Amino acid sequence: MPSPSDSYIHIHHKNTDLYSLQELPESHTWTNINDNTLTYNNSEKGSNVNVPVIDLNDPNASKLIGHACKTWGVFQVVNHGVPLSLLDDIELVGLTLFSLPSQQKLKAARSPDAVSGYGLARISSFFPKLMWSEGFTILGSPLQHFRQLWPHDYNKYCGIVLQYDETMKKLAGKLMWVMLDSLGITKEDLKWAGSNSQFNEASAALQLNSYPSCPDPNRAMGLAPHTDSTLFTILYQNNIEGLQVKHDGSDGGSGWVTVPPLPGSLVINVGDLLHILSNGFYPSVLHRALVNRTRPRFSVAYLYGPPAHVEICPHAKLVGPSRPALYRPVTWDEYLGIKAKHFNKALSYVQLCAPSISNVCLM
Ligand SMILES: O=C(O)CCC(=O)C(=O)O
Ligand SMILES: [Fe+2]
Repeated sequence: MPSPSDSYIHIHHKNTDLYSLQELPESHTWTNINDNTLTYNNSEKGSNVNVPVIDLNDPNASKLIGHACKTWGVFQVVNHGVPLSLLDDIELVGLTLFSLPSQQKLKAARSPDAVSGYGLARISSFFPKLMWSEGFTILGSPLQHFRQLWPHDYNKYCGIVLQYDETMKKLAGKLMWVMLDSLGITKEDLKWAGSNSQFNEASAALQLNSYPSCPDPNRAMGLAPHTDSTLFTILYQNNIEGLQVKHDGSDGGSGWVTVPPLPGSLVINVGDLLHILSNGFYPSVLHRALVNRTRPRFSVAYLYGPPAHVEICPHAKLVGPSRPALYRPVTWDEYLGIKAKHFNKALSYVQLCAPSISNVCLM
């Protein structure tokens, strides 16, 4: 992942211990959270409003994933090959970390201009209200921070994180090819997949998220609406619902749809860089996390991106006279800089043409 200086703006950590509050403070009170919520497990006039669940071993996986990326920008994957014990292990790291006393966690606080460490959601600076969550970002080795958190046990927790990272990297490489295949892009068509076409040089970060139970969940926001600045994200959520994606309904309106936790499944969501690479065919999905009154929620996002030197642009195979390139080339580093300034408008800052008027270039 990119250099620290281009990460999200750091804001001072307000040391609010969410675990001890009996009432929602004004600083954390949001309005209109429950507007536009569609229900899942519901089919309206034959059109299914469930986020697709795809078996990675299905012979049709590529086609199904392509359809899911085009219509939803998100899907859940089962039979992904990641051992359930590893998902349990990473959850244990997160739960152990977030249940440390505040002063201990603050020893590993994300410092100004850094990406790694403990703190508020990195998107907090774009919103007037604070979110009901805390996070821990890992870029590279967590050793330094883990030593501060656990002077004795850091090796054990480091080992789990490294193993999780390695396993996700393999799965991400596999998913990358399935997604590219679904776009008609073959190994010969992509220059930057590296030796054995395994995306060994790909960059990634891990984001651990904790959402304590909340005294007033209908007016609190776990993680505010955003798209990820990744190629795609692999998300493990514990068995507590909270993740929602914005989806266009059959009536032309759009609303929030819950992504129900399925034990052992992983959520894959399209990020802004795959949106660009696919020339807008696979839209990055707006998503958010809600909280609840009784059950603490935990998630871990594997944020997957291209090697640092690679410029992502609409692939030549997806560009033609009837659909010119919609975006200019951009590295992950540069894109994160744009996102840090313009947040959810970032894509429009690298846009060349408007998709709806595809022949009219704006720049
Ligand atoms: O906790 C979740 O379900 C979502 C987390 C997320 O969107 C992120 O870390 O970018
Ligand atoms: Fe996200």
